[in-house]
Amino acid sequence: MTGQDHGADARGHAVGPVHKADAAESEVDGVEEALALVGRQTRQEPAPGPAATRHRATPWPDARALAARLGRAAPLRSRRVPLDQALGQVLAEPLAALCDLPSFDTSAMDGWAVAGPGPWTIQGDGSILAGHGDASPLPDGAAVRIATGARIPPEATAVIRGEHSRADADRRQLHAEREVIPGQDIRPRGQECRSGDELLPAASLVTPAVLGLAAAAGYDELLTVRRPRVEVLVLGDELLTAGLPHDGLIRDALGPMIGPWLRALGVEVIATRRLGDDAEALHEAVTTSGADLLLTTGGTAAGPVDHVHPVLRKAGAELLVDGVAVRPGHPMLLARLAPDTPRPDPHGPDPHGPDARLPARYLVGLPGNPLAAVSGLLTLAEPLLRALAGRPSPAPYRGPVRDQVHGHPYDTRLVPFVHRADQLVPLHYNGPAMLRGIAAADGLAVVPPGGARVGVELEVLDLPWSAAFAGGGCFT
Ligand SMILES: Nc1nc2c(c(=O)[nH]1)N[C@H]1C(S)=C(S)[C@@H](COP(=O)(O)OP(=O)(O)OC[C@H]3O[C@@H](n4cnc5c(N)ncnc54)[C@H](O)[C@@H]3O)O[C@H]1N2
Ligand code: MOO
Repeated sequence: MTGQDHGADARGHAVGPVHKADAAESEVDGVEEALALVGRQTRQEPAPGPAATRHRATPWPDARALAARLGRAAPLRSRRVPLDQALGQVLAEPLAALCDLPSFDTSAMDGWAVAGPGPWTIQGDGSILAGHGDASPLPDGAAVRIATGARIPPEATAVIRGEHSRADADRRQLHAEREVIPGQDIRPRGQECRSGDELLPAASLVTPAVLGLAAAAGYDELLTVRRPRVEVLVLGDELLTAGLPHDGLIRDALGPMIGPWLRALGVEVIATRRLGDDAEALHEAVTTSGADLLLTTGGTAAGPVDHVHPVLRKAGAELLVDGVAVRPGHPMLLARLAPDTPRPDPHGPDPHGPDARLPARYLVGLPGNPLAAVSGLLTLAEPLLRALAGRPSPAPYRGPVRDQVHGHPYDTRLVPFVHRADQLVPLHYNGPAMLRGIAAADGLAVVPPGGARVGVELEVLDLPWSAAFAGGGCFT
């Protein structure tokens, strides 16, 4: 890293140091507001019968909104990175031009620079080439050869393309074969921008084109939002990392999937660690990790080795979401870890001084069933991480469903689908333990409680590698 963290705000606010008190206050505001929203929902009378266990479940849209608000409430951290390391990151400040573009009056064509009306007396034998700084003034009635990209000599009034001109046999005089309009084929200084003009707003994704623009406008480094750091903890003694399932053991499908999925969201994955069903190892990770977000898989339910709830209790964590009214994935959870948890920085001492705050740390618990884990990833982790990364949310969109989709009586369903002829085609193999549907899918369709008839417009959640995904981030 070549530079310093700043209190920059990639959401378009003034860039300046983030003061502890302000940051803490805004975090509390955001969190409390978001929790109040959830509280109103959860105070509703629980439905009788089998639904009685749903009293804790947060409605699916509220869970997503809460995760996003928590992320937005955390102060953004930014740092200067060389251009060749900025791809896929988000600008922490507007990209303002450091110079005029073009920075001098430039020839747009290979031909002749001329001064005044023709015919013109040809000056010298040579050409003014691109990259040559010294151009002496062109006297009225004179012409000089010029290359595309070369500086226009002072006093020149137009450029004539080589193919639109004719020189005398003795090459002393130049004649135009078409009307010459003053200023033609000259790119005037500042045509694209003036120094200081805003070329892109804060929070823009750094694409290859942005890198090109930044370089053209004079940048060697960009102030970007630091990627949120995530540590993935895969729980379960039954998981194999190679070979075929045997003797009740199965392959770990989440370890290979979650890290790359997070990277596609613009996240820095510190590590994917397999902890088995070891409650002590989980407690150790929860209390000592330097990540911004811990992501666990499995162990969220109430089985004999489901350690996530007891470990969070022991660690003094605050459960903000404990179950979501969504299928699959309803045991997913979101916790704020105790504020006094030690937070060693895995990259060494924080070079940004005591006033630089790490974002508040959270834990998202994904259920172990693989499609349920995807559901948790999209419901809680993605909105939180997107906001922590300073990335704008993609504009929601809907599409008509081609086939009837059965719904859960009370809960939202997330169903893998593919786009076909402007319709959403729900995929089979969408059970909580299955990945066959999602592996072929373009996204997840949001099916409201009660289901959807043919033609109903359903909200769509894109996958980070699908073409329609508005957040970018697949560059790394
Ligand atoms: N009595 C109840 N039991 C369960 C409930 C419930 O409400 N009451 N909910 C069920 C639902 S729904 C889900 S989802 C799961 C959530 O379970 P956990 O988060 O505790 O996950 P595990 O028990 O550890 O695993 C569940 C299932 O997933 C397999 N698994 C776990 N990790 C992986 C992995 N990395 N790769 C592939 N497969 C994995 C694991 O072997 C289990 O088959 O709880 C239900 N139970
Ligand atoms: O919600 Mo569980 O996630 O159905 O498998």
